[in-house]
Amino acid sequence: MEGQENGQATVVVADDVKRVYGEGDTAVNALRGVSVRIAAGRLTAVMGPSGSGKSTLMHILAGLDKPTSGSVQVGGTEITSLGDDDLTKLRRRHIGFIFQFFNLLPMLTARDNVLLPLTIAGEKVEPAYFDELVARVGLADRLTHRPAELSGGQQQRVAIARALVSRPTVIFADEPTGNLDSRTSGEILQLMRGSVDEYGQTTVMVTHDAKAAAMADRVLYLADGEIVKETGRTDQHEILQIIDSLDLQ
Ligand SMILES: Nc1ncnc2c1ncn2[C@@H]1O[C@H](COP(=O)(O)OP(=O)(O)OP(=O)(O)O)[C@@H](O)[C@H]1O
Repeated sequence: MEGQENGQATVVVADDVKRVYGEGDTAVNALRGVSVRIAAGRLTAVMGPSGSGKSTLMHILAGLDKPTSGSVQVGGTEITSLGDDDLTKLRRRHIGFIFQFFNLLPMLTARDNVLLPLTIAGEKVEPAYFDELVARVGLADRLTHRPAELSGGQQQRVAIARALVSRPTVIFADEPTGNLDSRTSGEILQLMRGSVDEYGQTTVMVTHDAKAAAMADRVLYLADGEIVKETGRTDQHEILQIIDSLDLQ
C-alpha cells in the first residue's frame, strides 16, 4: 500500500505521467503530465471526450503500456521500470479488468472464464466465495454456458466475476456499459457499485456515460491529455453541466 489519503490507503499513484505517441511533426501528446492518487475502497470514474487520453491513462495505470516519462506505483510497487515478466506477475496479483466487449474466452464455460485468473496463477478458489460471487452477479444457473450462449449483460456479469475472483488490489473497467442497453447498464453499474460497497473493491472506470459517472465516489475529467477538474460523488445533471462548462463534448 502507498501511504494514506483522507484516512484511506492509496493503492495507485501516478506522478507527472506523460505519454507521447510517434515522433517529430506527427507526435501526439496523449498525456501531458497527469498526477493522480487512487484511494482504496472507492469507485473512481474517468470522463472526457474522445481522444482526451482516457484509455492511454488506464492502460498506463494498469501496466499495459509505459509512460514516456513519469512514475506509476500500484500496490506499493513502481511499475514503470519492471520488465515484462514482473509486470505480468504484478498484473495477475494486483489488477482485474473489465472491458467494453467483455473479452471472454469463447471456448470456455462461464465457470471457467470466471476462474481463469486463478487457473493461470495456479490457484484454487475458495468454494464458498465462488458460490457467493456467482450468486451475487446472478450467474448461478448459467455457469455451464459458453459466452455465445449468453446475452451481453450476462457476459459482462461473467467478466465482473472474473475481475473480482482474485480480489485484486484494483479493478480497471474500460467503458463497462458501452455495449449494453440502458437497463442492462444500470444493472451492471449496480453490481460494480455493490462490489465497492460490500467488498471494498477499489475500482477505476473509464466512461462516456454521465449516468455511470454518477455512481462513482469521485469523477476525474480529462481533456487534451490533462486532468482539468475533479468532483466528489455527484449527480448526472451536475456531471453533464460540468462537461458542458468544460466544453468536453
Ligand atoms: N497507438 C497509438 N498511436 C498513435 N496515437 C495514439 C495511439 N493511441 C492513442 N493515440 C492518440 O492519443 C490520444 C489519446 O487517445 P486515447 O485512446 O487515450 O483517448 P480516449 O480518451 O480513450 O478516447 P476514446 O474515448 O475515443 O476511446 C488521441 O489523440 C489518439 O489518437
